[in-house]
Amino acid sequence: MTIGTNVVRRKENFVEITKSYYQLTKPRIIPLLLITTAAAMWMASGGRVDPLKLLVTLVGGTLAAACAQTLNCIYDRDIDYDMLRTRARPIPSGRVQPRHALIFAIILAILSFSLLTAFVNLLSAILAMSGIGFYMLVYTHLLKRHTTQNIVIGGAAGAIPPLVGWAAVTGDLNWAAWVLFAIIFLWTPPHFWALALMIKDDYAQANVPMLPVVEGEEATGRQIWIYTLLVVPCTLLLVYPLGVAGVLYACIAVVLGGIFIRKAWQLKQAPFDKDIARSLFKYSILYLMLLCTGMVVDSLPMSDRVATVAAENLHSLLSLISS
Ligand code: HEM
Ligand SMILES: CC(C)=CCC/C(C)=C/CC/C(C)=C/COP(=O)(O)OP(=O)(O)O
Repeated sequence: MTIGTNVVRRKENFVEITKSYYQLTKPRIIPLLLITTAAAMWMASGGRVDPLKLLVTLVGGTLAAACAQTLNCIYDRDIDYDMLRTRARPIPSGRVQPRHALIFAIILAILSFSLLTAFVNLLSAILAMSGIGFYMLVYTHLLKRHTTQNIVIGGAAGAIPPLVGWAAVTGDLNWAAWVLFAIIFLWTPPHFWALALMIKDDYAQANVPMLPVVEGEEATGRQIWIYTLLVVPCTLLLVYPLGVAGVLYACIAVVLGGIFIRKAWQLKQAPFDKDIARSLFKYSILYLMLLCTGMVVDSLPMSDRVATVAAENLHSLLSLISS
């Protein structure tokens, strides 16, 4: 074997290892977590967010979320092996040793805590660490394998990122921050149960008591419907009584919420239809993304003018979106 071949092999190995550690962090979920953090920062600062603080908070948040996901991959390696969707993950497929993953997770946590403490504030750092703790201890360890309410209570972990964002700007948490928390908290059941309806058999095979496995499709459809009916009015609390968002955000929240409710209703009527479940799951992601974008746009100084134009064209906007 030539020296050249050795160098190429080593390079390929390095790329493979890097890819495996990247996959441990479940990177596809992190951008939306960051969008909720950024939206909270924008709202908390009244549209005048410090770009450097935004960047550092998002990097700190990314490191914390990556740590949480890596720890989850270590803890859940047995059930990840049992499920088709997760079998190829780095630990069940044998590409990363659990103890190496643990070292990686510890490094991520230390980096996140240090960065947030040094350049943002202690409260945001503590909140990020509590997100990791809650996700691991409450969701992954205590609830995931034991109750159908796992993602309802455990979902609180995913609702912590906007608290991190709010705390990063103001140094404390007020009612608006807790409403942002409540929005993600109530959004999680429709988001996840729609997916769980699609991959129910996988969860059944791994003995994970997700709602569709234990109580069936109809009960899940009803629960999704209830949480969707709760989340939409909750998004409007930011407008009234809190007054931290304006007319433009209200219009966006009503339109997006109306579509969310319509899709949840369709699923309630046909809970066995996997296409409708898929459509709701995908929409849940788009919904949160656009709602957060709405919060950002609304907080910008020119939003009053945009609100007037939007109100004038609301009717054509509605027919465009629903077509
Ligand atoms: C306990 C709460 C939650 C559970 C159990 C859950 C579960 C899941 C699962 C199992 C997937 C499929 C992932 C895959 O196969 O790769 C998924 C996808 C996704 N989740 Fe969640 N989720 C939760 C909360 C959240 C939160 C809070 C966010 C962000 C705010 C989020 C954002 C996403 C996104 C963006 C995807 C799509 C990833 C892709 O493009 O494949 N999830 N979720
Ligand atoms: C501030 C901070 C760091 C908060 C933590 C936020 C966080 C990591 C939320 C993750 C939510 C999520 C995608 C859960 C899926 O877990 P699962 O184990 O059910 O998914 P799986 O079946 O794909 O393994």
